[in-house]
Amino acid sequence: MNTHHVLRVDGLSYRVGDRQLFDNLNLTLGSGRSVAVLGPSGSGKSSLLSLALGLIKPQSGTIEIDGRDITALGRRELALLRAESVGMVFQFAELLSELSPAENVALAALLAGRSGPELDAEVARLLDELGVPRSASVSTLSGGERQRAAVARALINRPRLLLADEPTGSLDDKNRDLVADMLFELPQRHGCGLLVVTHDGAVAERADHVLTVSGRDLVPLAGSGATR
Ligand SMILES: Nc1ncnc2c1ncn2[C@@H]1O[C@H](COP(=O)(O)OP(=O)(O)OP(=O)(O)O)[C@@H](O)[C@H]1O
Repeated sequence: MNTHHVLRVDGLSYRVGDRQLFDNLNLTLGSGRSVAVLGPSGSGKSSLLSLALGLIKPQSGTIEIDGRDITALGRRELALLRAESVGMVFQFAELLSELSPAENVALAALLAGRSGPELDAEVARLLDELGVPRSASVSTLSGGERQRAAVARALINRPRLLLADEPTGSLDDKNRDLVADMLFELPQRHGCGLLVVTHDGAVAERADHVLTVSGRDLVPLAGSGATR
């Protein structure tokens, strides 16, 4: 099947200080598909996400999001592409505690220039779908509910690409499983591509493809049957 690539990394080399983190790395991710990148602390997983967000620039190679090479974009174009096409979930939900879950989600849409009753309805639908109380104070939410609210915030602008950095890292095993199950259903349900970086093999194994950071490259996890 010739799926459209929402993320395509070609010949990426990235060096920080005197450390070469990646050398000629290649990665593709289609819409409706998921990839997990598994690696120990310090292997470069967060750097890979920062590269995909355009927050840092590689020394060479290209990073295409929805067909556009972000290494060639200026700051404003990049910010626009990020707002329109990329959703991000962090390890610690990073919600604004003064706002309700609904307000946290709506804020992401407001920043992308959207507003009005249709937005309110979409926020409510998304929070209901993900099982998050809409108007409770964020400070009263459980860890799992917070992460689900953070996922709703990442999805509200209907991103082509969803990135997640240790999205279950702050949860106990039960909530880890609930949030991971929900996360890996999203590519099919919402038609986006999902890239998760994690050190947790039990989370990574839910992905269509599991890659590990090996040396300066990504390789399919031995025994996972995954291919690039
Ligand atoms: N700006 C920087 N300056 C110097 N070293 C850096 C910088 N950014 C990252 N590094 C180094 O690059 C390596 C990879 O860091 P990165 O945060 O990407 O790893 P990680 O796999 O996400 O680790 P963790 O799971 O602990 O978050 C680490 O050794 C880190 O110290």
